[in-house]
Amino acid sequence: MAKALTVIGLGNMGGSMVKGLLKSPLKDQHPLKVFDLHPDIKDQFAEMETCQGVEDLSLLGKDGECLIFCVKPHDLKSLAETLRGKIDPDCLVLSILAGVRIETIQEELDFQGGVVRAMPNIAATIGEAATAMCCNANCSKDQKELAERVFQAVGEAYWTKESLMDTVTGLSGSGPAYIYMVIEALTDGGVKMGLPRSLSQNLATQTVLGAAALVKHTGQHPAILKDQVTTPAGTTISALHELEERGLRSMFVSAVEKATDRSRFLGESR
Ligand SMILES: NC(=O)C1=CN([C@@H]2O[C@H](COP(=O)(O)OP(=O)(O)OC[C@H]3O[C@@H](n4cnc5c(N)ncnc54)[C@H](OP(=O)(O)O)[C@@H]3O)[C@@H](O)[C@H]2O)C=CC1
Ligand SMILES: O=C(O)[C@@H]1CCC=N1
Repeated sequence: MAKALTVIGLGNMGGSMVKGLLKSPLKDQHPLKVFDLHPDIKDQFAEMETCQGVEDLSLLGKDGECLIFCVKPHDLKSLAETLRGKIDPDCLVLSILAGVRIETIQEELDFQGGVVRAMPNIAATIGEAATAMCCNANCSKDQKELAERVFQAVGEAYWTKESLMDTVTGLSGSGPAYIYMVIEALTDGGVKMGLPRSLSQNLATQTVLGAAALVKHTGQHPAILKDQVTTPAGTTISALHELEERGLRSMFVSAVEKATDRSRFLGESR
């Protein structure tokens, strides 16, 4: 029998993972189960109709299933209390909790089986997440493959070492929020200069999407693509001068640094 995937915590990110998984072929290969402290939350998502709602957490962790932890970092303790010592060693625990180290998860659960720590992002909802993951030495080849398939079902997934996971969190885990601010600000700029808001937002959104797609499609350094937009004595260079003067690059570098530090703090303050 195919191993069940059970998403625990159906908030912003757990909900995003479930929606993304339900749109992927994985939903036909593995039973998808869900659990949240608020069982009603499942009913708010029409697309979760086909998922089995779990009523008793302590019955989980059997038959080699994969438990996907999507609760807030400070809720791990209470979740782990219920599951402590009850997860069969052939199960896979997959955690997306910011900052929380594999060692902590093992200790809290008293679990010596396979653990994968992953950091996806909210674009999992539409299969466009960027995920990095790492695992403990107890993870089997099959379990690593399963984790890969879960995150590839909701976007792109890369293996890395655990020491880089806080930085991944600061870059791509939190990153969608930075880009939403950029889209919102560009839209406001258009509105300030006279565009109707809906047209301005559509143009701003497609500009971000198109620019990102071009970097990905060509594989070129963004600076080369930037130079292609920048006509001598044209409009773009005037804007770039303003952005440089106001420290845009430095702001983004610092944003990633601050979020990385915060992720480290979340891991240490347990
Ligand atoms: N939001 C994002 O974009 C991303 C978040 N993450 C990580 O995902 C995790 C969840 O974040 P997010 O979705 O934003 O948080 P949310 O608060 O939106 O969702 C967490 C959900 O889990 C519920 N919950 C709390 N304790 C338990 C429990 N013991 N058993 C089952 N459900 C429980 C919460 O209920 P209640 O509201 O009552 O607490 C809530 O419904 C975090 O650890 C975060 O670091 C990772 C990548 C991106
Ligand atoms: O803000 C947070 O802590 C979570 C982790 C990455 C994105 N959201």
